[in-house]
Amino acid sequence: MTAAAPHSCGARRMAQAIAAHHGARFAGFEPQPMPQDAPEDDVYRAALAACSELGFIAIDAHCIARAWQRQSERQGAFDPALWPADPQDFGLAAQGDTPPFAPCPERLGLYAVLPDADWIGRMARAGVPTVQLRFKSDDAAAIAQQVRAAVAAVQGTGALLFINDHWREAIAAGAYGVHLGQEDLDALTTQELAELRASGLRLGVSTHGYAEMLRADAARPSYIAMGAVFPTTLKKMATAPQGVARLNAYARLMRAYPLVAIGGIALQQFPEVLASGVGSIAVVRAIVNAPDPEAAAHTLMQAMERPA
Ligand SMILES: Cc1ncc(COP(=O)(O)OP(=O)(O)O)c(N)n1
Ligand SMILES: Cc1ncsc1CCOP(=O)(O)O
Ligand SMILES: [Mg+2]
Repeated sequence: MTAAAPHSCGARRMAQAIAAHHGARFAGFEPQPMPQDAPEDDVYRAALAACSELGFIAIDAHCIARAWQRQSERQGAFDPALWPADPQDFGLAAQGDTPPFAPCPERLGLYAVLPDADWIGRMARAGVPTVQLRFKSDDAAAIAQQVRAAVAAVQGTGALLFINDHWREAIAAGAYGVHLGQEDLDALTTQELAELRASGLRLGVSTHGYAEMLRADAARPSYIAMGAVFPTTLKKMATAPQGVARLNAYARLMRAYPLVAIGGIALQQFPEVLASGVGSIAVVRAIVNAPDPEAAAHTLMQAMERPA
């Protein structure tokens, strides 16, 4: 251990034990500085130091450290081999009176994220089970028109249509659901979130690590998206590609939700991504940039069905 200072001698040994058990699996990330604001608890400080060294950003390292402390208290002993994955140790599934969003299928299958309503129609007719309109524009009239056209385009196809960002237009047009990022969620007032929930539309939420998964859980969404798993050129990401080892850990923790993996996923990566236990893989370029998008969608749908 180099970057982090776990405080006491006991905490230092515990941090080394965590790194010895999990260092190889989570290798490849830039070590992060040890956060200064750690409570005086040996397990917490050891896990915080080890996770910082393993490259988890401070807010995520704190989540894991807190969970490791709770796990140790619950079990009556510190176990460096046991990476926390019990929802109760993270304070999940304890949302009191918050009602859940309407449910969606556990396995959303191939999930095509598409730039306009024409693409939505094409992929829905090609049999893609889940599609998202990700129409980026400041033109309110164009947005409303695209959302309405996308809803019309999936009629009779069986495809489930999520609308990215534009939740009011999605409600007005009668879409199946809405996909929101963390910033989109933060921008909603409590009343607006309640209005969206009461509409009966499903809600999917983007997450990029532990802290964001806990934030998403507080809204009790219909599904949770996790990424970017691999590097993507489509969107500037605030966090490093998470890789499949972290995806595995995230999927274990969030197993109560339908899960979607996204970011830089092409046909070759489908087996290792599916092995994490997610029920859906979302792609943009693997379809939109393919020479024959319908054929690409069919190949990807077949890959979704193959046992990992
Ligand atoms: C399935 C799925 N996952 C993640 C995203 C990203 O959403 P968001 O964080 O809101 O970013 P933008 O797509 O709005 O740029 C997504 N669209 N779909
Ligand atoms: C919208 C989005 N959110 C996280 S990664 C991403 C883009 C995924 O695109 P691609 O599948 O082409 O990498
Ligand atoms: Mg968004």
